[in-house]
Amino acid sequence: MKNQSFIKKLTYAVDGFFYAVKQEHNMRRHLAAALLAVLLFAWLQPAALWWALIVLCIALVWAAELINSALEGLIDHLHPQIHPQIKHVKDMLAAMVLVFSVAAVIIGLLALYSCL
Ligand SMILES: Nc1ncnc2c1ncn2[C@@H]1O[C@H](COP(=O)(O)OP(=O)(O)OP(=O)(O)O)[C@@H](O)[C@H]1O
Repeated sequence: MKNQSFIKKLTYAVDGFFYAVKQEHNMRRHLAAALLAVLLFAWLQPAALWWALIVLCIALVWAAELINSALEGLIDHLHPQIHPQIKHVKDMLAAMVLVFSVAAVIIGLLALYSCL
């Protein structure tokens, strides 16, 4: 599986993204929220720096959700039983997504304020 072409590796990454969108309803929620934000800011036309921050926020929330989904999937595969430590690990993964989402909402509101 080593030394495969860049195109092949890109295909794996795109497959991973669409698998997460298909399997995870939270990923679809983040996708819908990002689409709404892009449409709103395309209409409001904030400065280029705000666009950079908005794109960064969208990428960070998606990346956090992908990490969360990948690790949850791995954990459930390796240890399907209920365990208090797994609860803590999954809760911390959920907290990671929450931290990025709250930051994204705050930056979105500031970008909105900058357009007024
Ligand atoms: N094996 C387990 N042992 C203990 N607690 C668990 C276990 N699996 C899940 N939990 C608890 O349930 C919560 C939700 O876990 P789940 O795997 O359903 O994640 P989710 O991403 O919220 O689910 P979904 O994406 O299906 O809505 C976790 O944050 C954790 O508190």
